[in-house]
Amino acid sequence: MGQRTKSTFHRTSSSHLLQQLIRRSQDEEQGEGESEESSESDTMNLEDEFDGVLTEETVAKALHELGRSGSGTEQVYLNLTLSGCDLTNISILCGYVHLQKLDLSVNKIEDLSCVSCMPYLLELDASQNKLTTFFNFKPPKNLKKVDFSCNQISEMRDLSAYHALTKLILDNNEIEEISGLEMCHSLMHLSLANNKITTINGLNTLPIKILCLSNNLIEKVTGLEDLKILQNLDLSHNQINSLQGLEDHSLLEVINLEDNKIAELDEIEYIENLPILRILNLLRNPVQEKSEYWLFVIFMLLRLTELDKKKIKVEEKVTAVNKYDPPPEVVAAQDHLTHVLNSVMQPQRIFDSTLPSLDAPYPMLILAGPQACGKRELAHRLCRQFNTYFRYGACHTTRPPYFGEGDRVDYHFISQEVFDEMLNMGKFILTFNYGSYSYGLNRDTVEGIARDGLASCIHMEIEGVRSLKCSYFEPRYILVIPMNKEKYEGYLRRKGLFSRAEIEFAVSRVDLYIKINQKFPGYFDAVINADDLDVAYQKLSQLIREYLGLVEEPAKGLAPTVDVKISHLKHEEHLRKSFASSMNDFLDSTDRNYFVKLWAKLAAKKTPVERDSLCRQHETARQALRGKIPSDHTLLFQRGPVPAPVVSELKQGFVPCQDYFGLPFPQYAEESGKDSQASMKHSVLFPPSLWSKELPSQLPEDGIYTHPGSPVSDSEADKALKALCIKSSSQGKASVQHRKPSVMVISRPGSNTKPSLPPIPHGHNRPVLDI
Ligand SMILES: Nc1ncnc2c1ncn2[C@@H]1O[C@H](COP(=O)(O)OP(=O)(O)OP(=O)(O)O)[C@@H](O)[C@H]1O
Repeated sequence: MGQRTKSTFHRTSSSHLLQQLIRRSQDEEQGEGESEESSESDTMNLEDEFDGVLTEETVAKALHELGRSGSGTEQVYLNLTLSGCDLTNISILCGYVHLQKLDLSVNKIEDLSCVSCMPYLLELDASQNKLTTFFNFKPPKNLKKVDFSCNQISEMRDLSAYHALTKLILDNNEIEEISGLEMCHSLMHLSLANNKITTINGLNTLPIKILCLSNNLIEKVTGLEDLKILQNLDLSHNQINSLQGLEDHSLLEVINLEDNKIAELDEIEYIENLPILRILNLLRNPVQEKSEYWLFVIFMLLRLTELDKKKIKVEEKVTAVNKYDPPPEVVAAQDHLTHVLNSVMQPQRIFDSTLPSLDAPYPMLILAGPQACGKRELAHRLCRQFNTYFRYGACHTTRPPYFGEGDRVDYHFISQEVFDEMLNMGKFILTFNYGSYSYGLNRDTVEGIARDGLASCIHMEIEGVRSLKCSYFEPRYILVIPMNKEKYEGYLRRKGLFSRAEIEFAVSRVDLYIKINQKFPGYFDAVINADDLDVAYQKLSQLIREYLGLVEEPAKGLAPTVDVKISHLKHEEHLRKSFASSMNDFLDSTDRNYFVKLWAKLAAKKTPVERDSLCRQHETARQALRGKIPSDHTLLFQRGPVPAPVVSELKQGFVPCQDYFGLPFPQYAEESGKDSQASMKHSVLFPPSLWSKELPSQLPEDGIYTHPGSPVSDSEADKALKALCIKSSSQGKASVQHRKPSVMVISRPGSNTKPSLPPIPHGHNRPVLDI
């Protein structure tokens, strides 16, 4: 009763709508009571009797989704679901003209001609039936989605009339060739999985976004060229051995190529430029067995989020990048790590270049810049002019010498085997490959120069700089850069040593250097334009002279970093002077509480004026102590009388001083911590026995020494100290002034590097310490 009512309702006009609905609900209520008893026997009967012919009762039960008809004039049921009803004959559906969604899946239907009567049909699911042809009905004008999967269709037919089709599923049929779709201008989703397709064709310029051709017999990715908006491609379970053909699909997000025959990692190059590829499946391809497969694919396709059905972790991406294209910082860190590890494996020894003191790094000057920009020539000239300060640090290289180059003069020219052996023995501080040759800065080169009390001057490319910056060395870096690239290129060409590619490479690195200098202010301490080598040398020489304190005025026209450096030096100088003068008044203690104790001792004897004076001096000294400590490089490179660090045991303080030749000492030596004291102690050039000769047998009672000109001159202590100083200075040039002399002056220009060099006497060859 209810089924009939519903089907009748569908066919009749909406004028009976209300009445029909009331009756339908009454029927259903009645039915509830009866159903329990009768349902079992009904089912039995149906099973026995059912001949596969669709009845109105069945239809009535399966109708749902009440809504406005396609014509817009009636209220009708829009959807009919008859899935799994064992139907063979659905001809009755001819009368259901308003249907918009029809699900006939899992039946035994062979004929769909009734669909011709459904002009408003939008979706048709006829999957899992017994269709041998498809679309053998008059095309509903707006039919959008059709599923004919799991039938026995062996041939596609012309679908020109189905303009509105957006989704067509033809999986699990027997189709051998894709055809008839040319006019489906709306088709966005096409699935032909599990067919017998050998070649992809017939897709032309369709707007397909999702294409599934899995489980076919396809060997090549062809025929997709015009599918410009393809987003999701499933070609799994085919015979494909190359990714060629996918390279231009810039909107591809998902590629499934599981179970194919892709064997080479190079194939990934075809899809490496797909900008939004997120998911790739290459499971069960021979390429998976390659040892580098996972990281390589991740590296090539960094935008992937999922590979072979596994989410890609950020760490894996980082590892992949570090492996195949490490950023310069990683290269430098790896280089540094290699040399540290290799050197740790060797017998240990104490290095001259690591020992100066805690806060005084071994002095190095690095000239950095692109190949043949003139930095090597500049380094040589500099070392000739300032030979008491610098020595040229020749690197080792595997490249053969150019005409006129001297072994050990420009480089140590060695074979690759020797280079590798040195590397494994931990001999290098840094290494770098340029072109096909290796370059390395040998630790012994630096050590040899350090041992002679000189600073190392070395030229290198930026890669060497980066690696060196990982080490404990704290060189000054000067960028030597040819600003005029044409001139530089011409110069390289005229040299006749380099190939066109080498020249292009060298010139291209000019911008790299400029960029680094701009991006990281302070990365280089100074910049020198290398367009004219003589001018460049003038600037470099002036810069170094200023840096060493050999000239008063700052260089004009140098890079800003230079000026900054100079003003910094002047500031340090000022601090040093004020500190020194105050220190000359307060003597002989590094004890933190010294001033407190001193004050307590002296206060009783002083007049108020004296006390105030002492107080002011005390404060000045404190301020100086709190102020910036002059850089060790400044001390290191200081010309003329330069204070050597205090030689003291603990509690040793500042002393009034004259220099080694009896000149008034202009600087100060300042140390506060134990470590510093220890390191300073190491810096002495005179043996302790010399000190003992000069020491008074007894300290003045209050233990204070003072400079002869010190304003604190009236105390007993001052007097005693003054007496001691006069006595000491009169004892000859080489004498030092008090029981534990704290300051001395090195008069040889280059020898002022000594204070921060190791404690081992000048010129000695030290044995290697096995630890
Ligand atoms: N240990 C090193 N670390 C980093 N770079 C280095 C090292 N030794 C040499 N270089 C640099 O490698 C580059 C190639 O060196 P090469 O000697 O072949 O060139 P060049 O024509 O002599 O250049 P230049 O005159 O600038 O030294 C040069 O820029 C050089 O400064």
